[in-house]
Amino acid sequence: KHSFKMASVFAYQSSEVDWCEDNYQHSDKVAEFYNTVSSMSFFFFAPVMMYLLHPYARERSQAVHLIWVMVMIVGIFSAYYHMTLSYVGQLLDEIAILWVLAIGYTLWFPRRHFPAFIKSSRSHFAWLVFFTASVSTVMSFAKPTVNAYALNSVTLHILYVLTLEMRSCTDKRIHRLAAVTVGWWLLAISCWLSDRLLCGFWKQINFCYLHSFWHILISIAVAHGTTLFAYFDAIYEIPEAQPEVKYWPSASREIGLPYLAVKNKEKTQKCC
Ligand SMILES: CCCCCCCC/C=C\CCCCCCCC(=O)N[C@@H](CO)[C@H](O)/C=C/CCCCCCCCCCCCC
Ligand SMILES: [Ca+2]
Ligand SMILES: [Zn+2]
Repeated sequence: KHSFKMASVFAYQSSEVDWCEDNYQHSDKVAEFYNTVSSMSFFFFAPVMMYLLHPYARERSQAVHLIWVMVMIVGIFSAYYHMTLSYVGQLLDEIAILWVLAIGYTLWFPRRHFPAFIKSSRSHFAWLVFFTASVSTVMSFAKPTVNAYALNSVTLHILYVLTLEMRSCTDKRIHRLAAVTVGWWLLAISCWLSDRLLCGFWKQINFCYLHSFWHILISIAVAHGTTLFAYFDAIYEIPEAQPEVKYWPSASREIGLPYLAVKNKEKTQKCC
């Protein structure tokens, strides 16, 4: 009996949640084909961002790379989850997202908005985040269906912090980047909610792929959002590196993927 229970948490469709896409349309091993394939978008963006952020990570912290390694792990779990729609798949996906957020907060949450009792120690703040994420990890087993909503609510807090930062920022290009970031996120979250709540409608018109769009759109939004927070953080923490937002692949125009460029310290030292 016990071993049966162990097996069932891995079983196909043991998760309470089933996304709008029809199951087993392309293979009887893959429950949601398009949702599984589109999880690969995390695998496209993460290595590109890792490469582009190399100079920034060197100046600031190698933990910047950890974010993108974690995003790739999210990609693996997300693909596994949509392939199986299993309980374990769902929890792995959600818990991995929670810990990417935790690392993001530890790295980039602006010091001046730390809670008062933390003073301004980032390592104390890291402990607070670690504690909160650990408690949330344990709690996530209680009601897995609410986890995704809870994670999406964290984004609302990120948007709030972003608003605070934008108030004291006068750079027009950063304001534009913030608007573009929020735009991508709005598109992403509309797809996620619509897939969740209006599936009946999308089924009627035979278009139930919105969750796949979410995967791609949220990857883009995360790449933009991390650039913004990396920028604010660099302005406070490594101003001597002269942080500047650049775009890839077109360096001159403000289109494409944004990333944080920094001046190479050694180079500046040599020439001065
Ligand atoms: C001080 C702020 C620091 C910001 C750090 C941001 C670090 C990046 C964090 C997360 C990467 C998230 C990757 C999303 C994976 C989605 C996988 C997925 O589709 N899962 C679904 C099930 O298949 C599940 O239902 C989704 C749950 C909700 C996920 C919420 C993700 C939040 C993303 C945060 C985006 C920030 C963008 C900035 C917006 C202004
Ligand atoms: Ca489905
Ligand atoms: Zn998904």
